[in-house]
Amino acid sequence: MQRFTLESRPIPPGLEYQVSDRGRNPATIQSWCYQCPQLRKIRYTYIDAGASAQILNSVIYPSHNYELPLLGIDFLSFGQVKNLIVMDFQPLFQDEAYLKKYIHPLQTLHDKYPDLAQGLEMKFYDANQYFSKYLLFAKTDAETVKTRVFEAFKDYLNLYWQMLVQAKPLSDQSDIQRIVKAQKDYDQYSADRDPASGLFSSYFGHQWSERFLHEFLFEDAVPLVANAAK
Ligand SMILES: C=CC1=C(C)/C(=C/c2[nH]c(/C=C3N=C(/C=C4\NC(=O)C(C)=C4C=C)C(C)=C\3CCC(=O)O)c(CCC(=O)O)c2C)NC1=O
Repeated sequence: MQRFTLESRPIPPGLEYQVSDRGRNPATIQSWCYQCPQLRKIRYTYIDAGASAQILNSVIYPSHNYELPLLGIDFLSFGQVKNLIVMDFQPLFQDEAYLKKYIHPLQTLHDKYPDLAQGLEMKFYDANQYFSKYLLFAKTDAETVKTRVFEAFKDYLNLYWQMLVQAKPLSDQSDIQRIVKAQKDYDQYSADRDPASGLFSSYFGHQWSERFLHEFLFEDAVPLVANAAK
């Protein structure tokens, strides 16, 4: 808010807030979404299911005239014991030149948080697509969450702002179209593999979950059923 001229970006009716009483504890899911000239979609979702689950999920999409990675955040805590921390500059491309420019600057930060960079194996996603080798990915204890995660979050966010300030906007239409497609591909990939859809469904029902996934979280993805029908 201090750094950018943010305005609200609309969230489709019924998706910004939902309450569930299906689980062991009542659960709420709430989302916020903003935009500014440099960042076309800044979204945050908070799931509060009391002691059962505390989740913060966020993605920042740069405007299409910036080739910058997306900033992806997924902090999950289940039953106060299983704490999963994921934070990354999510690359749109994997070629050497791109990685050198946008991912290599992360290395110092990554090396500063060895306790959060555990090199865990991914089950849902392909670690070589839309993730960088300097992601923070850890299963950790509550103490580390309190003492280390907020520091790491601030560091990653600050570097992201710095990178954005230094970035040169694209002006060539074909370069911009390449970013449009890459961000859309990211939405498709993420919607197809989202590990949270089961969790959303169990709390808020299948129909609501599908809407949330395709009309808010990854709105530029085409639902699998629509793809299959083609
Ligand atoms: C509100 C939306 C939303 C929620 C609540 C969500 C939750 C979510 N993310 C998960 C894993 C994960 N989540 C991520 C990473 C990300 N995930 C992201 O949405 C982003 C932006 C990143 C990037 C940093 C990774 C890497 C895993 C582990 C998945 C794997 O093992 O393949 C899991 C599985 C946890 C488990 O192993 O039991 C859930 C339930 N994902 C969502 O999209």
